[in-house]
Amino acid sequence: MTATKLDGKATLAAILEDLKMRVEALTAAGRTPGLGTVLVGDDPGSHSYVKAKHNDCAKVGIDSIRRDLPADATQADVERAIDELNADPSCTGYIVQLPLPKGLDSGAVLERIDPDKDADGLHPTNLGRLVLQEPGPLPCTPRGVVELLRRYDVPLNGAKVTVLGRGVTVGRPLGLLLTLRSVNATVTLCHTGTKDVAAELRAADVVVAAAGVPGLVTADMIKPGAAVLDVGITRGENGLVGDVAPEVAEVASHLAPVPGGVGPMTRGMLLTNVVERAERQSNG
Ligand SMILES: Nc1nc(=O)c2c([nH]1)NC[C@@H]1CN(c3ccc(C(=O)N[C@@H](CCC(=O)O)C(=O)O)cc3)C=[N+]21
Repeated sequence: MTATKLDGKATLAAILEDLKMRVEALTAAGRTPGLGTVLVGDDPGSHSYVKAKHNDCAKVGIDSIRRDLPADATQADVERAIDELNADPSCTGYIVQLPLPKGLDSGAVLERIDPDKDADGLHPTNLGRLVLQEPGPLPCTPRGVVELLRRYDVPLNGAKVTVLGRGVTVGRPLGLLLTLRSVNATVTLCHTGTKDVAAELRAADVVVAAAGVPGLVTADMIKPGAAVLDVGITRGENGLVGDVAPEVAEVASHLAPVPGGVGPMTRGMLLTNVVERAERQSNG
């Protein structure tokens, strides 16, 4: 492997160390942050993510508020949990773990979250703020991608970035984030309608793969020396598999692998959002 590993696990540990001090200061002021999670159903993947998030909270001193609902919960049940978290002063910020079981309207659920408690940055108001370049909580995975590149000094100003996938949690908001004046990348967003994905990837200085198709990105599609971040997660028989084939490490300058790359950064940015919410709420 020639590529430098973009080590999200080690970076998460550093982020948690930093957050611990900020949480201590908030706690000293009587304002311990609290992260809420709403988890519906019994998908094992969702359970393990939510568990990891609460473990991270324990490490930095953030209070955990869990609302676990059964798989047959109704829209009204989920909305009641949202209303309770909106009203709960101990809950600084919270997330509704996605995807929700079939039959539930996730758009209506996300819209019901108090935008000031939106730890995921996925409320329409906060996505609108991102479009308008106004301050607000940023979506965790896109923020994690940009933060990981920043910490490894991979330049984004003027860089050509090709993003594979236009999903609401990764591709679409990542395109918006990368094109903020403060980041200043030039973005190509590829999707199922893209004519020649390989050509778009080959032109890129930075590739972010968030398609959810195992092994989709191969070494011949990568410009030698480009940075590659794998955000695809598919649960296979032998554990997690990303969108990026392993041999990409031979041509890329930097590689964020699955696991150990962007996934842990997503958790780091979630907790960062919660601490920032608490700091803002303290400052009135
Ligand atoms: N409202 C909402 N917000 C989310 O942020 C959200 C969500 N719903 N639904 C599902 C996706 C997925 N996601 C991940 C978080 C951490 C890892 C992570 O930490 N992965 C580790 C290990 C994972 C493992 O071993 O299972 C790694 O890549 O090294 C992965 C994926 C957040 N998501």
